[in-house]
Amino acid sequence: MKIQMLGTGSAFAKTFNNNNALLKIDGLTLLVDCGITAPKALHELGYNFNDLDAILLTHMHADHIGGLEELAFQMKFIYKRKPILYLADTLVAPLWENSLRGGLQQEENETLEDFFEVRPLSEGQAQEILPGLKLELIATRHIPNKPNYSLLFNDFFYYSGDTTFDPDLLDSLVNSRGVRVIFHDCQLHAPGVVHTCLPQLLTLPIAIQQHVFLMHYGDDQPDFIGHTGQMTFIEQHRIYDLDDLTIPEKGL
Ligand SMILES: O=c1ccn([C@@H]2O[C@@H]3COP(=O)(O)O[C@H]3[C@H]2O)c(=O)[nH]1
Ligand SMILES: [Zn+2]
Ligand SMILES: [Zn+2]
Repeated sequence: MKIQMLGTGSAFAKTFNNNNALLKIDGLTLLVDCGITAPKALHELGYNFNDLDAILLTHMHADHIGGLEELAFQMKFIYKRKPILYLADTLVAPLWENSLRGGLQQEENETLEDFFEVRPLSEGQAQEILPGLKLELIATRHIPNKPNYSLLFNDFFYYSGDTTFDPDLLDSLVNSRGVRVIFHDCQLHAPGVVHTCLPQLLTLPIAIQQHVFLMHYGDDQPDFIGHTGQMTFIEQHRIYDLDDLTIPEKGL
């Protein structure tokens, strides 16, 4: 299984694209989140929307769903097929009613299902979403009272999405569930009110930090290279083999 980040930036970053990913397994491609910058980022990497085998969403912010209107229109009018859309059951109604309906709906009775093959997921119930790719949604805290999810793929790869700091969850993932690779959002400056901030991540035990790769960071990320403990910044557009991601040895 390989991953290529379309972007590794925070919602307000301008030198990095939105934090969206391509997960590739056995020739199939899953788009994880589709933010405002995703259409252009896909194009720049040589992809079109028809190259995607499915789309998976973590939550409703524009840096994670803002590219879906263009994707839906291109799939309908250019490629003439409905893309598979995985999302938590709690997100289905808000995605249509509070976000996409305003732009996509042209006939009064049109719904999300007219544009996507919608596949709702239940939190905590792992299922195979593409051949060889198992996903479990883990509910995490981001914005109070709004549904938000982290992703656990094939029992070993944890993708935090946007989340506040949850060291107990990270401990249980690594020490009880055998997670080997953690892609974690990383707001570079404290306080981490709706995100996890770097000073919080630096309090993790070294044995956990060694599994952590940092994403969703701000434009001043270059200032922090070498100041992330045992954790490593993920670079956008670089392809990482998740089955063989060496844990970097760093001096303490
Ligand atoms: O209560 C709030 C809600 C939002 N925000 C900002 O808006 C951004 C929306 O996208 P994001 O979730 O990647 O990051 C969020 C933050 O940068 C915030 O600072 N406090
Ligand atoms: Zn975000
Ligand atoms: Zn968010």
